[in-house]
Amino acid sequence: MIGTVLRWLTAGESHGPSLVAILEGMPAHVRITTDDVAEALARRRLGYGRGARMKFEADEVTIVGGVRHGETQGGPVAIQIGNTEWPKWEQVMSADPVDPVILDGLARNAALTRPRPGHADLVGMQKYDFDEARPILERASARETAARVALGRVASAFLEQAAGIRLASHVVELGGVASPPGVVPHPDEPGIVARLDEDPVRCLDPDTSRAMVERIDQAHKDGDTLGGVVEVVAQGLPPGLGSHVHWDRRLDARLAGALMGIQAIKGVEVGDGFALAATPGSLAHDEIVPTDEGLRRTSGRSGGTEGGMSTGELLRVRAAMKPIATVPRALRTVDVATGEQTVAHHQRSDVCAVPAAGIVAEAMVALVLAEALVEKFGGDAVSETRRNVESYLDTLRFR
Ligand SMILES: Cc1cc2nc3c(=O)[nH]c(=O)nc-3n(C[C@H](O)[C@H](O)[C@H](O)COP(=O)(O)O)c2cc1C
Ligand SMILES: C=C(O[C@@H]1CC(C(=O)O)=C[C@@H](OP(=O)(O)O)[C@H]1O)C(=O)O
Repeated sequence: MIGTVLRWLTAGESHGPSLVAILEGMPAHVRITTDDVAEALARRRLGYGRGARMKFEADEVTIVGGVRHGETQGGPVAIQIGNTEWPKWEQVMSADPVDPVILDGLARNAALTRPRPGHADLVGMQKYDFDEARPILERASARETAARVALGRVASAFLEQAAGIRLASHVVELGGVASPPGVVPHPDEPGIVARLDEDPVRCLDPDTSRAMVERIDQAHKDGDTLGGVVEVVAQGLPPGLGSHVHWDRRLDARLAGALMGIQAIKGVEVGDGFALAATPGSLAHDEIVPTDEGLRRTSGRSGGTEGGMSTGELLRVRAAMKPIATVPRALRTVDVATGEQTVAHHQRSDVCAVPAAGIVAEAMVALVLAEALVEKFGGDAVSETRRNVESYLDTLRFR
C-alpha cells in the first residue's frame, strides 16, 4: 500500500533470490536491529499445519539502507530477505535469459498449465498474457508476506518508541473451531506475546488450541485444508488517529484495506463487526463515563474506533482467511494447453496458515498505525513525534 506520509513497497518472487522491501517516511532514531527483524520473520514461520517448505527454507535478513548502528537515519529503510532455496531455482527464475536446452532438462521448469482454483493462476494468465501459471503464482504467493512482516517490525518499533503503542495478534477461529467470546490478549500484559507465540496455533485459550490442532490433524488426514479468523489488538493509541472528514482518511477504512490486501483474506471486522448488525442500538455502542484517567468507554464493542478515528481504547480488528487453495484432494480445472478437464496442479501445500496470517495482519496494522501517527504528530526524529504526542495528550486532560 502506498500512503502519502509513510510509503512502503515490496518486490520479489516466491522462488527468486530474495524479497526486497522499502519503507519511506520513517523518522530518525527509531531503534531497530537485524535481529529484531529476523525474530519477527521467525514468528511468521511458526504455526501448526504449515507445509514442508517452512522447515527447509530460511529467511536471510540484510538491512541494506536507512539504518546505522541500530537506529533509523530518516532515509528510506530497505530490507532484503534472501531465500536459501535460491540455488535450486537459479535457472528457472533467472532474471536473464537461460539456454532453452538447459531449461527443457529441468523438471522444475515444466509448464504449469493446470491452474489451481482459488489462486491467481488462471485470471493472472489471462490478464498478463502467459501460457502457464509460473509467472503468476511466483508473485501471488504469500511468500511476499515476509517482506511486509519485516517492514511491520520497523513500524512497531516506531509505535512503541514514539507513543508506547504495543500490538498483539491471536487466532480466534480455525476450521470452524472458535475461541470463547471475550478472550482478548492485552499487549501490555507481561509475557502475553511470548505465551501466544509458544502456542502451536497462537490461540489464547488452551482447550480451543487443542481442538484446533486436532482439527488440523483431521484435515491433513482427509487431504483437505482450513481457514480461520485472526484478531489484532493495539494498546496505547492516542485518540484521534485517522479522521471523520473524508472516506480515505478514516482509520477503520485504512485498516480494512490493509488487512484485505493480505493473500487469502476474505472478510474484515472492526470490533464486534458483523455481530453489531444484529444487536439493538442500546447494546451495540460503548457508553462514555468520567474516570480518574479521563473520559473512558465502558465496553469495547466498537473495536476502538468511532467516526473513523481511534478513540484511545483498545483497537481490535479481525481478518477472515479462506482455506488454503492448493487442496491435496485436488480440485477440478482445465489444462489450458489441451482444453481438457483435469485436476489442479498440486505439489505440496500448507494445511493451514492461519497462525502465520495473524503475524502478517499484525504487521499490516502496525504500518497503518505508524502512518496515522506520523500524519497526526509529524516528527523527523522519533523524539519530536514523542513530544508532540505528549503535548497533545496533555491538552486532552481537560476534555
Ligand atoms: C501466510 C500465508 C500462507 C499461505 N500459504 C499458502 C500455501 O501454502 N498454499 C496455498 O495454496 N496458498 C497459501 N496461501 C494463500 C495463497 O497465497 C493465495 O494468495 C490465496 O489462496 C489466493 O487468495 P486471494 O484470492 O485472496 O488472493 C497463504 C496465504 C498466507 C497469508
Ligand atoms: C514460502 C512461503 O509460503 C508459501 C506460500 C504459498 C502460497 O501459495 O501462497 C505456498 C507455499 O509454497 P510452495 O507452493 O512453494 O510450497 C508456502 O510455503 C512463506 O510463507 O515463506
